[in-house]
Amino acid sequence: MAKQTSFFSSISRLYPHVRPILPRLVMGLLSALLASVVALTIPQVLRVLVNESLRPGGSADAVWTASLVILGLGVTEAGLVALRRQFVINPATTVETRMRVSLYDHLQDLTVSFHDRWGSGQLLSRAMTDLNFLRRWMAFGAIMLVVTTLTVVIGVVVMFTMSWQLALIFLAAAVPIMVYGFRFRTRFSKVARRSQDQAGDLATTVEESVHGIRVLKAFGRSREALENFNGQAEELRRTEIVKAKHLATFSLVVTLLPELALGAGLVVGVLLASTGELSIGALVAFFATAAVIATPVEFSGLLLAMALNAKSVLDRHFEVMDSVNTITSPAQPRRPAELKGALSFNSVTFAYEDAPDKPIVKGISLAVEPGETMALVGITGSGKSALLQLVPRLYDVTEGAITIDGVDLREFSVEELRTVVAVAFEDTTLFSSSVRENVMLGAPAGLPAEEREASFEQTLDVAQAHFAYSLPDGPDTLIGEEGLSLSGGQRQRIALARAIAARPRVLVLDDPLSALDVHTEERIETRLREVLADTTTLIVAHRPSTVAMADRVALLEGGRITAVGTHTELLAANRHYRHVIASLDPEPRDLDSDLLDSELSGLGAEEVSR
Ligand SMILES: Nc1ncnc2c1ncn2[C@@H]1O[C@H](COP(=O)(O)OP(=O)(O)OP(=O)(O)O)[C@@H](O)[C@H]1O
Repeated sequence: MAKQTSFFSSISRLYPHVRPILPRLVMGLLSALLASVVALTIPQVLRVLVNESLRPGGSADAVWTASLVILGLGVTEAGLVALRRQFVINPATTVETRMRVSLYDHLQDLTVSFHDRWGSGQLLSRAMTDLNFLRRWMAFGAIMLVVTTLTVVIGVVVMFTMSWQLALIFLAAAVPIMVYGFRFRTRFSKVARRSQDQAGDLATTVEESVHGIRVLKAFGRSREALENFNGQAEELRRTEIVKAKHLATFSLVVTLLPELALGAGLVVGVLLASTGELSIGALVAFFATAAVIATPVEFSGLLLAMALNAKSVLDRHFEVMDSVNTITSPAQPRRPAELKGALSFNSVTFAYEDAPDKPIVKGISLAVEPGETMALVGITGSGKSALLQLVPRLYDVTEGAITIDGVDLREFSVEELRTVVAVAFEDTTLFSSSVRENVMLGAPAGLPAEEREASFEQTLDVAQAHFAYSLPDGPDTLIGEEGLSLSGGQRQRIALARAIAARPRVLVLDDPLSALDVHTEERIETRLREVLADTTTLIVAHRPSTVAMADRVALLEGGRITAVGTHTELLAANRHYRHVIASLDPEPRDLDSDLLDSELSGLGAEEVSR
């Protein structure tokens, strides 16, 4: 998954995001740089102060002046550090938010195939922890890395002007630091990336177990889930320790070598001072300068580690941002002269990206007339859902074409296609908002309020979702994360209502009534026929009652359509069809809908909401 890129090519990709705030970042950098220059000036004043106080007959005024200048410089340095923070914090937060929004936007845009491949925790950690770290790096790490490097360079030059012999000793200590720094960079980059990926996997596990908490509890698997989580958390802990060890060793090297140089320098410095080659003031100033640059050198390990972390954060970010959405609108979208809803599959073959050699749908040709209800029947795994998902272009066909009123789906603008086609799946997803907002999610925009309300009421009626009025706040009741407080049958009816409210020309229903009892299903189908008389409907059916209500039925076997006809015709003529129908579920799978509807009216608000 991870592509190798150089440090600078990764970091340079931040530039378009940083460009708008560049002036403030530069101001922040200048403030920090100025603070360092001020810090480096202090030893020079110190030199005057020492030399003047040691000089026989030296003036007390000069000593006082030098002391006051040192105090003033100290205050200025503190002020400049505060100014740096002032300049960078706000813009860095802006960049973080913008990058987060563009990531979210891109995730919405990316194909279902992409989301099939990526764990939700990996995306979550990229959107949250990674970008949070990047902000801290922009506001502090990056600036301080530049300032530190410049401070050290300027400091070494100043040291050379004072005593080239002593400066050489310090420069000699820099060579092993640089060599070790190079090795540190390679090792730390790898482990930093590993820890970020492991944190993403851990987030996926948390997300999955919170999502599947009922299953885990019901099957008594909480302990196994905990052990699995513990294993992953332990793995991350080990990686973090490896990371910390690398950093600790590097920090030791960058602290120890300058200290050794300092000791050696002190001996040589005292010798030089005793021979009169170096004044005492210059000696003091030299070591004060060495002390000023010692702090940035000690921090260089941490700053380098932050930079390497930032690099892998950016690599991870752009892995997602570089993934292209292959399901896009053409440059010149087409639409049918008149939208009737004739749906036609022409030699359609489809294979998932991760199994390109194993087509799930094979050479299917099928024409569904405008307003017709076509049921898809087949044993489990025969490709019914796969076929349906091609209609709203959740996936694109691998070969052949699907048309609506003669226009290839790929010629429509994607936005328009998804107003023409609406879907409801067996596995419903509801959002954390009110029933009303969930239902009206796909409704045509710009409807006048009254018409919108009428459409909402009619939709609830068609989907037999009257229970919404009995909820504590009626249809404005918040239905919680993924509507968990609703029963399976209720959730399905909300999802069906959402598809109907979109007023589509083509309605694609992937067994959305499976959790309902036969009577409710029958009522829904009757109402659907009345209200959506002109709507072409393609429905996966798992019950004879659903099949019987369709105008025609297409039989799928191993990804191919082997027969098309009315239910009666196929029953009479096709053995496999009889076999499939006999194996379909004749009984309601879940009687909760009727029971709950009647119970709800008599229940209090608390019982309903949980
Ligand atoms: N993302 C995927 N990558 C590869 N294969 C997949 C993917 N999703 C589904 N499949 C496979 O595609 C095949 C057809 O699945 P599909 O859900 O279309 O069958 P179905 O007829 O709707 O079954 P059911 O009646 O049980 O819902 C199955 O073998 C399934 O394992």
